[in-house]
Order: sequence, then C-alpha cells, then structure tokens
Amino acid sequence: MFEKLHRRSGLVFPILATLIALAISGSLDPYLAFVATSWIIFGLLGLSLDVIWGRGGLLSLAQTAFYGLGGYFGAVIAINMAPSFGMTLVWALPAAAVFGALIAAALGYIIFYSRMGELQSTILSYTFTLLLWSVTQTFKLDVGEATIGGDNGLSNIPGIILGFGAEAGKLKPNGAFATVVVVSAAVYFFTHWLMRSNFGKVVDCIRIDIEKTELLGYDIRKIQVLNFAYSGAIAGIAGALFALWANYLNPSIFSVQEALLIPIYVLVGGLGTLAGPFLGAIVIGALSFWLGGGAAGGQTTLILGAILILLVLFLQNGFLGALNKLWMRYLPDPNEAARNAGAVKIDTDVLDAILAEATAQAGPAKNLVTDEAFKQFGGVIPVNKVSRNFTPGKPYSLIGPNGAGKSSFLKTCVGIYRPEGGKILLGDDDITKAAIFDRVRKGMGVKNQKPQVFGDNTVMQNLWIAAYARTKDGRAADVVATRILGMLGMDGQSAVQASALSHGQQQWLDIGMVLCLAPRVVLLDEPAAGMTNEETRELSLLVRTLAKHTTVVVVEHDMEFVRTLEGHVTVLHQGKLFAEGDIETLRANDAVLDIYLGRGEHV
Ligand SMILES: Nc1ncnc2c1ncn2[C@@H]1O[C@H](COP(=O)(O)OP(=O)(O)OP(=O)(O)O)[C@@H](O)[C@H]1O
Repeated sequence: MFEKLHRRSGLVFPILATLIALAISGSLDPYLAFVATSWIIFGLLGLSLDVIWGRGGLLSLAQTAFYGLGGYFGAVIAINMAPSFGMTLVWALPAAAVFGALIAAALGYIIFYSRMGELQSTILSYTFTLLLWSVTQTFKLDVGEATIGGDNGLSNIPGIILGFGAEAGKLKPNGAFATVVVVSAAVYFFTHWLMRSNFGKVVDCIRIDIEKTELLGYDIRKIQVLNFAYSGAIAGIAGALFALWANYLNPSIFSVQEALLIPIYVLVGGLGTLAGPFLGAIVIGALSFWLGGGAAGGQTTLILGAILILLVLFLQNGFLGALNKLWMRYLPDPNEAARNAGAVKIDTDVLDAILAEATAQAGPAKNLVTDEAFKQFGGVIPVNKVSRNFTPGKPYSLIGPNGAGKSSFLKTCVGIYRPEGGKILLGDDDITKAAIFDRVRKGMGVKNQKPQVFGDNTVMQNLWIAAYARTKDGRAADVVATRILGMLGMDGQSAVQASALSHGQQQWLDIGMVLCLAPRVVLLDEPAAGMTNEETRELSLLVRTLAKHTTVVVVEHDMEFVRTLEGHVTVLHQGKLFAEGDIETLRANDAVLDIYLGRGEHV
C-alpha cells in the first residue's frame, strides 16, 4: 500500500492539490486569488524548465524567452480574436504553445546538433534571452488591433474569456484562478504521462549517460530537440496565461531577474520531480506576499534571499526530494538482492536460442572491415592506418601494452572517434561518416572499457531500454529483456538499481544490454575486468558462443582469458598492427615481449 502510494505519488498528490485549489477558489479573497494565480503560472514556467533541466539535463536560461515570446504571440492573437470571437484562452494558448515550441526547437537544434558542452549551452540560452530583452526594447509593430510598442510594451490584452462572441466578458480573479489551475493541472498531468512514456524513459537515459544512450541506437539529438521543443511549448502556454492575467506585457519579461528566478523555483521544489516547481513557486510567492505585507519590515528581498539560500543548502533536492528521501527509508530496500547475488552463470542453451533468434530477426552476421583507418590526437596517433577484415566464426582478440591504441581502434570503429583517414565498412555499408546511432542500427554492438549502465535505473529497466531501442515495441522489449536476464541468471536482481551492482555484475549487465540489440558485429573492450575467475570462464563461453553467430572483437589484457577464447589474436603497438598468430606463438615472440617489457628497438 505504502509502496503503491509512493509509485503513484506524482499523480495522487497533484490530483489532491488540484481538487483542494478548485474547492477553495470560490472563497478566496479576490486579491489573494489574483496574486496566487501568478504563483501557479510561475510554477508552470518552472515545470517547463524541469522538463529540460531536471529530466533532459540542460540548464536552460531561455525558458523566460519562450515564455515572453509565447506571451506576446498569444496576446496578439487574443487581442485580435476577442472582439469578435471571445474565448481568448482557446486562441491564445495553442498559438503560444506552437510558437514557444518552434523557437525552442530552433535554439535546441543549434545547441544539440553542434554538440555544445553543458556550460556553453546554458550561456547560449542566456544570451538568447538577453538578446530578446535588448531587441524588444525598440521593437515596434502593429498587428491588427495589437500594438507592440518597444519598451512601452503591449497593452489592452483582454483577460481570460471563456465565453464565445463579442459580448463574452472576462473572468473575475477567482474564476481566473480556477481556470489557470485547471490548465496548469492538465499540462502537468500530460507532462507526467509523457515523462513516464517510452519517450520520457529515453530522455532520462540521455541525462544519465548520453554516450551509452546513443550506443543503444537512439537518435539522441532528435530526442533532445523534441524534449526542448516540448519545454518551449509549456513555457509558451505559461506566457500566454501571464499575458491574459496581467493584461500587459513589456520587455522586462526577458530580464535577468526573471530568467534566474525560474531555476530557484525548481531547486526549492525539487529538480526533476515535475510537481516541485509548482511547490517552489507557491512557497516563494506566498513568502514574499506575506513578508511584503509588512512582516519583513521593508526587508523582504534580504529575508527571502536568506531563506532561499538555507532551503537550497539544507534540502539538497528541494522539498519533494527531501520528502522522497524520508519516505524511501520506510520502503523495503530493492538493492538488498545485489548483496546476496551469486556469480553469474550462463545458460548456454538459452544463449544459443537467443542468438539464433537474433540472426533470424536481424539477418546474418556482418564483416567489419577497416581500410587504412587513421585517427590522430595532436602528435599522438592511436590508430595508424589499420587495415583488417573481421569475420564471424572465431573471436578476435586485440592485445598490446597500455596506450597501444586498442580502445581507440574500437572507438573509431563505432564512431565515438571520427577517423581522419581511411574507411570503415560494416557488411556492405560504408559507415566511415555515419553517426554512432546509425552504426548501431546497422548492427554494431559495443561495450566500452568502463561498464556503462544507467545507475538510477533497475537491472530490468536497463535491459528493457536496450531491447526497446531495437524492437520499438514495449511488449517485445519486455520479452527480449526477460530472456536475457534469465540467460544471465540475474532474475533475482531484476529490481536492483544498476548502481548497486558490483563492477563485475555491471560488466554482465552491459554485455546483456549489447545482446538485447541483436548485433551483427560485437566489440567488447576489456569485458573480463572486475570479474572473478569463475565469471571469466563463463564470459569466455559466452564470447565463443557469440562468435559462432556474429563477428566478435575483444580487447583484453587478461592473457589467460584470451587463450581460452581460442580465436585470432592481434597485437597492436603504437596504433599499428604489430603481430598476429595464436597466443602461444605470440608469447614466445621476442618482438612482442620487447614491446610489453618496454625494451629493444620496437619501443
Ligand atoms: N580522446 C583522446 N584525446 C587525446 N589522446 C587520446 C584520446 N584517447 C586516446 N588517446 C591517446 O591515444 C593513445 C592510445 O590510447 P588507448 O586508450 O586507445 O590505448 P589502449 O591500448 O586502449 O590502452 P589501455 O590498455 O591502457 O586501455 C594514448 O596515448 C592515449 O593517451
């Protein structure tokens, strides 16, 4: 019961809060109703930031820009429609949402497709807001009945009108409050649903590990732009509500103070909680209302600032974050199973069946061919004109001393590093310039040196998100993920958070995620690191079985593991192919010993 309530808390409490707000809306003092309406609007604006920051991982200071633009656009529409048609809300909100979304999509396109860093993105978003602030000071335009008058602003904006026709009158403060509550609640519940949908799950994964999400085959930049556009739509709606509430807009809506207040609402309420920004805006709004009413003796800003600093410092993730932490203490620990987990034991029959099915669905194994592949970092050349044809049948092991270029070679093949020269072919496709997600969709499955799992998600959720990348069908992904979980013998840990797993278990989970993709070429970078001897034997069995169905390339330092793979062994040195053969011959090769021991002419 307690657990169920916790799972549904994002729905149950907001429903209660909405009902209470609606119940008291009629009896509120009209002035308080008027002021409280603005708190809800700011909460909605905070929600727009939470979508892109708390869930998407980008601290955008452009939310007030989308809010202001949505406000202006919605107001112009409302001014022109109201005299004949009434219904300002119906005209202004969709127009503002679409406008906000388009502007956010355009800005998001620049930010995400240019692969800007987090800090630069935040600064660019802030610069965009400042630019609008500056431009709107002098921007004058007549649009029908609406006059945008530079720093004189835009006045004569009709209030919230729900009735049709010229005669329809604007709502009084209490009615306006109730209407804004209903609109905000509708946006909140839709957002709550969206963030729990498959789209939202991928958005969360991008925030946790963007590279891994792309390595699963998701077109991350498209998803980021869509999420940003959605946040812009919410900000636009908030802007239109604000315009109808205030009946007046001017360029101060794009000011620094406005832009910086929004992250504060989110932080005080709880980043990533969606409902938190409303709580943050209401708490801050109510505090300043009460302090401004005489309680602070003229020191409202000072006292409010001090309270905010204390709240952010001591609550860490805001009110809702703190509440959640407290609540979690009384729930059973899902990570208990990780502590009691035994060593992973592969079920080879199931593995064989999974791999045969993958071939039936994704087609036969593909060759991976590198033709003079070349990668350079300044003076360092970790991949120096490597030409190699990798085929299915037996696994390939890449060995070599530290810094030989093994990981760089794999990263060049998957597109994490862009080669400066040469070609890379996956089957018949030239993938030299393809995006990472495109290579994965064409059949490449990669596990990097460090296990990459989504730490906040459970083991099952990790496998599911990998399977869903390929199947694009939730139920089919359930089936694939459950089978791989069973094959790894990790059923008992399905509800454990991936971050609670040991390093070795995370390696297995990462390998399981790669298998969910039904890859036609598999690249594994140091998969045995952190595994016990028993697990390394199981891994060797898995890799050999895998190589019968797909092309497999493994980078490894553990020579005993490499020996048990009974495959092709290639030594890399200073970015070049140095020697090839079976492991026993290579171990007896003086030149190979020289490079490992750092002696002789080859070093
Ligand atoms: N992103 C990068 N920027 C600059 N230099 C890099 C980068 N990645 C790798 N290198 C350099 O390329 C060389 C090869 O590194 P790489 O990690 O590929 O070697 P490795 O054989 O995998 O080593 P190890 O066994 O220690 O993992 C090193 O000198 C490394 O410093």
